[in-house]
Amino acid sequence: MATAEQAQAALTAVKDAGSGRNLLELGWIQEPRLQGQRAVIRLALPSFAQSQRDRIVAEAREALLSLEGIDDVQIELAQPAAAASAGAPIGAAGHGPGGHGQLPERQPIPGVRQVIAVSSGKGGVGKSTVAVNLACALARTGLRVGLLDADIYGPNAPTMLGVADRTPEVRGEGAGQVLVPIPSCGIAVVSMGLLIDANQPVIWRGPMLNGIIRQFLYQVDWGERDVVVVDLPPGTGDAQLTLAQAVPMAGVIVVTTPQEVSLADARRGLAMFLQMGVNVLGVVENMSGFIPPDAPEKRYPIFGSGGGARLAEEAGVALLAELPLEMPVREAGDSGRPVVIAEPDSVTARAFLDLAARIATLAPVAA
Ligand SMILES: Nc1ncnc2c1ncn2[C@@H]1O[C@H](COP(=O)(O)OP(=O)(O)OP(=O)(O)O)[C@@H](O)[C@H]1O
Repeated sequence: MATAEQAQAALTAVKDAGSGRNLLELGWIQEPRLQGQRAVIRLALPSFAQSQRDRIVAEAREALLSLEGIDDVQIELAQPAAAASAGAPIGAAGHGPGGHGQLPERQPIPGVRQVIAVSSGKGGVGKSTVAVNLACALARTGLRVGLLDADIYGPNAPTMLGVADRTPEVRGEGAGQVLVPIPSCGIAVVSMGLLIDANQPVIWRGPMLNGIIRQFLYQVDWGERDVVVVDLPPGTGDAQLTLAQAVPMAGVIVVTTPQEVSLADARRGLAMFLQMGVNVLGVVENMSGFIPPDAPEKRYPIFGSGGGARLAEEAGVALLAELPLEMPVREAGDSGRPVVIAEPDSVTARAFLDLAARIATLAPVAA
């Protein structure tokens, strides 16, 4: 006779088509109960995943019927909701703040008008560089900007903004405690890099990471912000899911280099956001062409060319910018003064300012 553990193990084969993650882990299937020869599960799919319902029901049924001694499967369907249960612990869908079987709505951050996330499929393509410079460029247009560095595994924003040695103040008592962002280059910054020893590797389990990101969203004294830019870790993991499920966003920017390996991963990330009902503002191609310092009129397409445009066209989204590979960008990043501040007349800084103007139109933050 099958046990509840075996039923749970069988259900791990049922996956979300977008993220590839299993539904127990996502909290979309509640832990199965076995009642004699019958297995009972509760399915709580967020509205963006309703199109997968028939397949999921069929696969869950098949997985459970394959167990010894089970000849009946009962699947209870919870009411669809606008967003999935971001705050619920793994495997506890249906018990979030929305009540039994109800998944909570995405919660805006008090005082914050817009949230824009910067993502990439692959690491090292310049996602943090784009997030930091975009935030500074938006601030230069007069907006009140926050930067949430949610790249928990490799938080680079504090170094790029010259605040790596600062420790944020904590205000308030008990459950009302809030973290006070560090000001730098005209923006308010929060990062795991400000809370941990930079030399310690960070090994987070999914549920912990979920909680940390939610704390960064809601337990930070953001004050009044026209926009908070979120620097996500690369890939399609817990941080992306948590953010997409927790907070309403103006949209996501997908950063890629023109290289095929970077594009393939970016394509996956982009598809995941679209499938989750998150608006994709467009693609930023970084490292488009190398500008040699001794021949600034030249461009060398070290990583190929045209990849960002292809990706944008395939997905039906805008190509927002093509940023060159330029020494001042790397130097500025290492020195703690982003290129839009340190070298505002450089080709890349001007491209960032154009990008910020474009983003301000696409996501009208000053509305
Ligand atoms: N356009 C550019 N020109 C020159 N150097 C760049 C450019 N974009 C990024 N870099 C440099 O490349 C390195 C990686 O950039 P960055 O940290 O922004 O990438 P990432 O995608 O955020 O990486 P991770 O996956 O670690 O989060 C940094 O040293 C940065 O200064």
